[in-house]
Amino acid sequence: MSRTLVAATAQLGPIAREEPRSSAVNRMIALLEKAHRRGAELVVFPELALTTFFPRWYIEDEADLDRFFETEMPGPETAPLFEAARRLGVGFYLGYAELVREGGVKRRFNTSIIVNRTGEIVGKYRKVHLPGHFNPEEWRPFQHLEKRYFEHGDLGFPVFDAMGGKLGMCLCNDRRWPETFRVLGLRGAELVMLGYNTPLHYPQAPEHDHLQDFHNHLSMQAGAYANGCWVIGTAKAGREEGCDLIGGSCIIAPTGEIIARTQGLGDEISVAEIDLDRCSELRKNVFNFALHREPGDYGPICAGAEERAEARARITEESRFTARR
Ligand SMILES: NC(=O)N[C@@H](C(=O)O)c1ccc(O)cc1
Repeated sequence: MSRTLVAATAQLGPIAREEPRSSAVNRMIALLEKAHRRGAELVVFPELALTTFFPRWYIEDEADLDRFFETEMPGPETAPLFEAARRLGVGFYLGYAELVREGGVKRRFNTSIIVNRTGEIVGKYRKVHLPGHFNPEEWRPFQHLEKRYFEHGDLGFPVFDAMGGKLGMCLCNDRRWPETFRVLGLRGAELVMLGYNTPLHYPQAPEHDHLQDFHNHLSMQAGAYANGCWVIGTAKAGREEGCDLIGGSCIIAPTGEIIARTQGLGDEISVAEIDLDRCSELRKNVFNFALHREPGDYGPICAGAEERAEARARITEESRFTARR
């Protein structure tokens, strides 16, 4: 059986705060159709692809916040995307805000899924590295309240057998952490898909603003190379509600080379054929984990997990949006 797959990164331009789901979904279906015409079997959409990047605002009213979340997937507004995928026989990765009710508790996650060619959800991931801050900070030109609105993902970094290969996922800030790719690599991921919303302006260190595109590609290319896997990273790009988001969506080979990328900051696809067997060029040689990896010397990497969990529990306790009701 062939181990090649034609894949597309499907970048979205800005989504307005009041833009309905149906509009975002229609834009994604148009990209799916375009990618299909170019032979794509798998399409990667951005993080929080159905709405504007709402963590940029401090939203006090819980009903206002809830509007950005999906309580079912697919729901009535997202079903057309699943139907299009089934009709075209194209699988996809999608990022969205997930709201689940568990025993009277509302839980919110920054989530992504893999949907196969027959429109079934075959994998789910919940964002582990949540950037930003918990309380609103007035000095910022825009907020980044992911720590407030989302719980730490509770699914770890799973790898799924889908589309003829081993597929892993992560979301935005996760890509900056080598541990993300390493855990997926250790589990045998051959392709890691991720979506991102990355502001051009970094308020804590504005002297890094000109490095945002560089750091984006640096992280993903290093992750691909050091783990011998393909990476597809997809932006929500452009000026969204006055906040500039970087583009640079791309497909990266296990050698770390970018082999396809978008050029602008709007809705755009870029397509490439990816041969999953190329992972062995790295994994059987320089990054043959069984032969060359030295986990006995990596102890500090995993130390501190309990303290971190306690600190996180304290913060979750403070959150009015995840409080028991
Ligand atoms: N959606 C995200 O995870 N975005 C983060 C990232 O790109 O790493 C990010 C970038 C800049 C910030 O000031 C805060 C967070």
